Amino acid sequence: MAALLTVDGLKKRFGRVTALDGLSFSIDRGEIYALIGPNGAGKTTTLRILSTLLVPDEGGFTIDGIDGLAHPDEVRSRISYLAEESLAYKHMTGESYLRFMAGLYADSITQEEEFFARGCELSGLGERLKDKISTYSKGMTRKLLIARAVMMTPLLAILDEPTSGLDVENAVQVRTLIRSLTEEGITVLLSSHNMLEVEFLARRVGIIHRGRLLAEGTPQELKERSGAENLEQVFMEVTR
Ligand SMILES: Nc1ncnc2c1ncn2[C@@H]1O[C@H](COP(=O)(O)OP(=O)(O)OP(=O)(O)O)[C@@H](O)[C@H]1O
Repeated sequence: MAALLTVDGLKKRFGRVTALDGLSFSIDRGEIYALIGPNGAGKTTTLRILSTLLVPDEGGFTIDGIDGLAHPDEVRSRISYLAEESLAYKHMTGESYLRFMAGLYADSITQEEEFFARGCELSGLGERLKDKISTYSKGMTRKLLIARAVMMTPLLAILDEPTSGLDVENAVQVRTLIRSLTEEGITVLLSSHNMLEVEFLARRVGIIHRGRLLAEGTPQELKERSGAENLEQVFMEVTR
């Protein structure tokens, strides 16, 4: 299977802090790949670079064969990014927000309608879409933002901690939605601190620590390799 994303030797420093120290990995088409690692490991920095929001000091990446540093616009049209602390336009209704975003990404009125209809359905918010986002719970806002991120069926959805801060019911709904994306040919790169979630969602996992990839494999392979019962144990051992 040809890789959709290849990441090659990314390095990034912020002043004296080395956030990424030669990070390389690749993601196959159609898979869900989870980046896990302790706080400050470099996950968000990686996702921001791949989303073309940040430029690395060294290294590079390709998405769908396109050089992300040389052609950021072409990469942008193939991806969507859900930031960890995304705040939607709170004064808008959910509906007007999705319509506004659909308009930004669509090439025609017909496509705008398609994106909008899909966004409304994916959000699962029903009649509440007519209410202002400022009245939404954290879970509702998150679902709206994820629907916005995937309504245009990107080749790659980059989701930074998609279920962080959600209660069990909302988290389950969001995970089910993420899993269904691969059936539509969307490849997913996500970061998470929830090992149960990672085992449920990810075909492969990359463990990152101090800006380097320390281990990679399917959850099963990682557990077998370190003789661990679960990913949490693998994580503790690898990052010790
Ligand atoms: N804009 C910035 N300015 C200065 N330092 C930064 C900046 N962004 C990230 N860093 C530093 O780079 C390192 C990696 O941060 P990053 O946010 O990528 O980690 P993370 O793995 O996403 O962490 P968390 O799990 O806590 O979200 C940290 O030491 C962080 O403080």
